[in-house]
Amino acid sequence: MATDPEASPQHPATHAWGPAGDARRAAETAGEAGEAGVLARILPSARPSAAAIVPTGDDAAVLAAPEGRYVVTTDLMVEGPDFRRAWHEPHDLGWKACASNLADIAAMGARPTALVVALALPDETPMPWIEAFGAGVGACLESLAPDAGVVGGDLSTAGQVLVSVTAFGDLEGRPAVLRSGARPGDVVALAGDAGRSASGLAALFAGQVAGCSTADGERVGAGAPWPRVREATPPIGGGQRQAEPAGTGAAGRIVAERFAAVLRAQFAPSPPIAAGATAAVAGATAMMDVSDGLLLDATRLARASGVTVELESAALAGDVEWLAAVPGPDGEPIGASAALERCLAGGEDHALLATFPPGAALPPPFRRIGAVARGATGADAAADGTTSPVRVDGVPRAARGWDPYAGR
Ligand SMILES: Nc1ncnc2c1ncn2[C@@H]1O[C@H](COP(=O)(O)OP(=O)(O)OP(=O)(O)O)[C@@H](O)[C@H]1O
Ligand SMILES: Cc1ncc(C[n+]2csc(CCOP(=O)(O)O)c2C)c(N)n1
Ligand SMILES: [Mg+2]
Repeated sequence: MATDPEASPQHPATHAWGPAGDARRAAETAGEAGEAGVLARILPSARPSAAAIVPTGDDAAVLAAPEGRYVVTTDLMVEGPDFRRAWHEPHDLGWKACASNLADIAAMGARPTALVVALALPDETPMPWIEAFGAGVGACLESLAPDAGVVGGDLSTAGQVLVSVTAFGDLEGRPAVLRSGARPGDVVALAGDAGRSASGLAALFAGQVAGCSTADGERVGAGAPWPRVREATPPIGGGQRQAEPAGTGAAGRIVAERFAAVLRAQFAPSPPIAAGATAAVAGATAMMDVSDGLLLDATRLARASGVTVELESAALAGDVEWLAAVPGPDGEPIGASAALERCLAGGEDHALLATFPPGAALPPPFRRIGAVARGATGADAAADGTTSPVRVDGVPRAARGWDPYAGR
């Protein structure tokens, strides 16, 4: 029988994954609770989807697809290469798994409607960890896609945590915005941040974050200890895991704020999901989310469209200036040149990269970062034979960014 979402207590605003409440319940693990027990504890907090005709609880959900098409995407996050349970709080992890999928739906110009959430968990996973994960999914939906909800999922057991989220979206009658639609003369625009999440990740690997340090940043994957159970729900993105003391006075405050912001970007990114549909309405010719880095993802868009993407570093000056004050491993600001590299090659901010026809008014929060030019003709190839379809200030740039198999 389908569960009645109306009867369920919905997405509590805060959620403790610590020893708050009954100590016995808090100490319970997935192995002790069993599948039915885990479901009984996480389903009540699953945000219902307005598009669900049959919600979670049956063999499959039934979703409305009002116009005969729907958008679907999936994203797998594996403990080790994609996150560490010693770094990423469960609430943040649920948020991030949700946000990265919503960004792919938004990047098609669609409005997210529903998620399917599959989890593989070690038997010794504390129940409050699982509940906090579910609450993170709900909090992300509430903040970034309030119409969307969870319509199903699956549970299994594994030696490490695996999170697989599938998301659905509604094009509301519009054509989808593909990667392949950019035309010479179009404006290149970005909505969202660049380089922030990668800066948070760099700080984690460098051991700059109290409570997250793994000495020299050695890989901690399967078998990592569950982090200490916390007293209260940490705020999204960082929680009690803070920067090392960053000095005093106004300058120190800015450094501390920026440090907290880059960690927040890594732990719980907030891409501008509604901007995807807005961009489509405003006539975006091509769009994608920047998951692996601006250079790499712009290369994909340029290749799909058969064009050259000309990025202007001056248009990224605001992002670079903001990021330049973030402290590196020596405690000193990383500076403008490292900041520009992070803006160009850093992944996981899930900003929306889009192209618009010349003269189109860019819908906020999109801002111009460059222009589309003709594709390489052969005469454009550099002396060494490289023919990158992405240039920064006129210089062809290699497609730097995240590759899961290269681990960078
Ligand atoms: N195992 C697979 N089988 C079929 N298609 C796949 C598979 N893995 C990836 N794809 C497809 O390849 C394309 C590129 O995938 P990729 O994960 O790089 O980008 P993406 O879907 O935009 O995700 P993200 O934004 O999270 O990086 C997508 O269209 C994706 O659906
Ligand atoms: C522990 C740890 N190591 C490395 C990373 C970096 N990382 C993982 S996935 C990804 C890009 C998006 O992936 P996809 O394209 O599969 O959605 C990046 C940049 C991380 N977050 N945590
Ligand atoms: Mg994508």
